Amino acid sequence: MRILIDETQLAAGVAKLAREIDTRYSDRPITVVAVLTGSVVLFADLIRRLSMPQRVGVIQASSYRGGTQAGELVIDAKMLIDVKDRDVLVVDDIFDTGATIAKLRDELTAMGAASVATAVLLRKVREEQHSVRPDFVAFEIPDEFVVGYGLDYLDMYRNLPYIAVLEPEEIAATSAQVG
Ligand SMILES: O=P(O)(O)OC[C@H]1O[C@H](OP(=O)(O)OP(=O)(O)O)[C@H](O)[C@@H]1O
Ligand code: HPA
Repeated sequence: MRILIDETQLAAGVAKLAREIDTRYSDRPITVVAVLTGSVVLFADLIRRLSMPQRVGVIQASSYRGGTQAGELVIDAKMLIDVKDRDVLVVDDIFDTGATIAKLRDELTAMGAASVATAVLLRKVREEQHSVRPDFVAFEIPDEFVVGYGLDYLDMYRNLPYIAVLEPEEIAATSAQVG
């Protein structure tokens, strides 16, 4: 595994993200929504650094079941708190194809949110990507499959305290072990 962003760099990136979000909203209350499952580690670190009053909710979005390529995107909002007329900030770990963020923006807008902004730890720089862009990004990364700090392969590696590139042979070995 090749470490791409270490713990110290991650802490600095999350602090930068929080400063930018604080600057944007100032003291305005927001409803901050974690995109399950990948955002949980970032979310816990980020919300404790934000200064405005916050309501906290969760929504599930899943499309990489069992692989490194996106499949059908399924959104489950059963556990989400009311977002009508609220300023919503969606927090996710990574913007890859952008499909997840694009669909969540549309769905939360359709639910009557007053505004929807999006914050991600990582934005992959790749050819094919949704034109909708996240409002806040901590790091841009190359087009490689990464794990750690919430990001998984087959639900493994979310606990790693850094972001690492999972090499093709490690992807194969993990599949053989847990797949
Ligand atoms: O920009 P995209 O190509 O849509 O990819 C980004 C999404 O993919 C991952 O979720 P995943 O579907 O793997 O579910 P998980 O959070 O449960 O791991 C990640 O957490 C983002 O939500
Ligand atoms: O690079 C990635 N790693 C883990 N999960 C992901 N979901 C989209 N891209 C990625």
